[in-house]
Amino acid sequence: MILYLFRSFKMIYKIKKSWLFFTIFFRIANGFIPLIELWILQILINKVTMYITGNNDNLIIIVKLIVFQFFIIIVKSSLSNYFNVFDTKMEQMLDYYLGEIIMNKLISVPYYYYEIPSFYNHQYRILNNYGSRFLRPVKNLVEAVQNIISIVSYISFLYFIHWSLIFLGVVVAIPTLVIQYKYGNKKFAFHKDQSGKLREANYIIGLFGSKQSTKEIRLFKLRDKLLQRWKEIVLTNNKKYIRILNKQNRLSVGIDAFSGLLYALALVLIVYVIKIKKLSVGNFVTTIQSLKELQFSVNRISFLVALILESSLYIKDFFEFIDYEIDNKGTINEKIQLSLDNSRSIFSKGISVENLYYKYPLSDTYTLNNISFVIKPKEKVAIVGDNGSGKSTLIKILVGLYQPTQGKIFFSEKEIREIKDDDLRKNMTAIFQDFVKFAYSVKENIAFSDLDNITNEEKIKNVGLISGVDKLVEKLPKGYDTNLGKILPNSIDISGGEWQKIALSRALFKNSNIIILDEPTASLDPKSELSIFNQFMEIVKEKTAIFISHRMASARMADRIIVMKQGEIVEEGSHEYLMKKKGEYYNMYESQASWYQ
Ligand SMILES: Nc1ncnc2c1ncn2[C@@H]1O[C@H](COP(=O)(O)OP(=O)(O)OP(=O)(O)O)[C@@H](O)[C@H]1O
Repeated sequence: MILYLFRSFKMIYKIKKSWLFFTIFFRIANGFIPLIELWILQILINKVTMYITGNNDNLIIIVKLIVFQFFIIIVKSSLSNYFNVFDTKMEQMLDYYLGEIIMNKLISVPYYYYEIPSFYNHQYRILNNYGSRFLRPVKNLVEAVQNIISIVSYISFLYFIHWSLIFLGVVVAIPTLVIQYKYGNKKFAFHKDQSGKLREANYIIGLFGSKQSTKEIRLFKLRDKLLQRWKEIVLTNNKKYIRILNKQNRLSVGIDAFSGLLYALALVLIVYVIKIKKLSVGNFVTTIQSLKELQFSVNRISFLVALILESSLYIKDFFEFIDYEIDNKGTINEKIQLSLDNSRSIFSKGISVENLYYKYPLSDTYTLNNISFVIKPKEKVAIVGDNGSGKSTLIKILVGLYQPTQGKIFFSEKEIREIKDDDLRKNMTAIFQDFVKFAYSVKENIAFSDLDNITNEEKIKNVGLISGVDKLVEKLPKGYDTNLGKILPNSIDISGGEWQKIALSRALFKNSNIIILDEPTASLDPKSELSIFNQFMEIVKEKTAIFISHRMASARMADRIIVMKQGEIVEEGSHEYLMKKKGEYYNMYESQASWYQ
């Protein structure tokens, strides 16, 4: 835990050295102020007593002391306000810096992490106020040092009055430390335990707030059901947390009573000592004040130590997230990265899949079983099959998102595990059925597949012409620059089929050797589908194309059709061959034939 704390300090130092220096220097300097105040108070009381009893009539010194006290109030207030802004600035910087680290991490963990609910819980936990959580231990530590300085001064002052006062002032810290530490741990465990539930509550809020889901919630009258679920989670969570707080607070009241008892004992002792030693009223007041301050500071330190230990649990959680493995195939190492032409050569001899098996994490059964096939360069291959037969999973493995559980995939002679993701994707493009609808312009939605060409308007328009996006763009107020979706102001929402044409354009925009389309035309009307497919076949003449389709009229255009069933390849061959075979493909084709007659 201490190691993680040290790592967080190093990180803060790296981001802004000056904050660390200033915060240590000024907060420690700030620690001397109560002592100076106490010292002035003592002189003031003695001077005032002398003035009242007629032993001294010098009012100037009293006024000077009052002015000095006023000056200290101003210094204290300025320092605390300055620290507020300074700390907020630092928190903002940390949020920014750590936010970037988290986003980089999210994009570089192996893709299969997104199959694991505990990964989402972890994300949810660390995304909450990480900046302030990072600064807290540093601030707490400095404040603890600041308190130690005050404690040393109070102890040396009280020692001259009576040594036992020190004991009475210090002993109160032990129960505070034990209880705060215990409850710090309990709160963290609660926080960790509840992150899954709270994520569900947030998910429900998201369902209510999203245009897409709210329509079904309204239509199916799901409001009460989902609201009830949300209420249960939130209320149970609140109740459990308050139960922990109540227990902690009851114990805190016990600690306060204990320190009150010690204080009363000390008062008796002070009165006795003052009488024996014949000390002044000023001494009496400052002794009581010192004792109070000592108790407070000692208590505060144990509270701060417990807080530091508690914060370190959150910081450890953060670093455990940051330490997740990264997809090492995706590591960018400029020196050995292949050039575009060299990476093209990976695809020059086609793709060969050998005895491929795949099992999803947390799943007991294999989704893909003993899959083997070869795709020659420039070949057009359609993959067809029932829902859930494993088509999309196979595609995700081919583009390197999932690693095969067993078996091998070769691009030319290179096994997929030896190829960097960057090289693999440089010359391969894929659009999935759940493609992203970016809330940006049409232009960006198309050119996001090849950012180097994002300003190439001509290329964007050419692609738009093929996919039919040009017709949509004519209707849009700012043409290709119109923002789509509902996030940005002045955006326009478009139909499912129009979105699909845009996604298809994105795939076509990238100049890649291999193009993979997972149900690219599912939302298109049959006329658009056939026309787009005809043009698509023309454009990809010089490329290798793999596409999944439930429409047999599209599939038949491929050179070869792979038929999948329950994670296995059951048939393979040209349309003519499979029709003659009168097997699975024949049945699927025949059942759809009437659509096209
Ligand atoms: N993330 C996942 N975790 C566990 N199992 C999954 C996951 N995704 C898919 N599966 C399972 O793997 C099987 C194959 O799914 P896949 O999406 O590859 O099928 P598909 O052939 O593309 O189906 P469709 O035609 O409906 O798109 C399904 O039975 C599904 O339940």
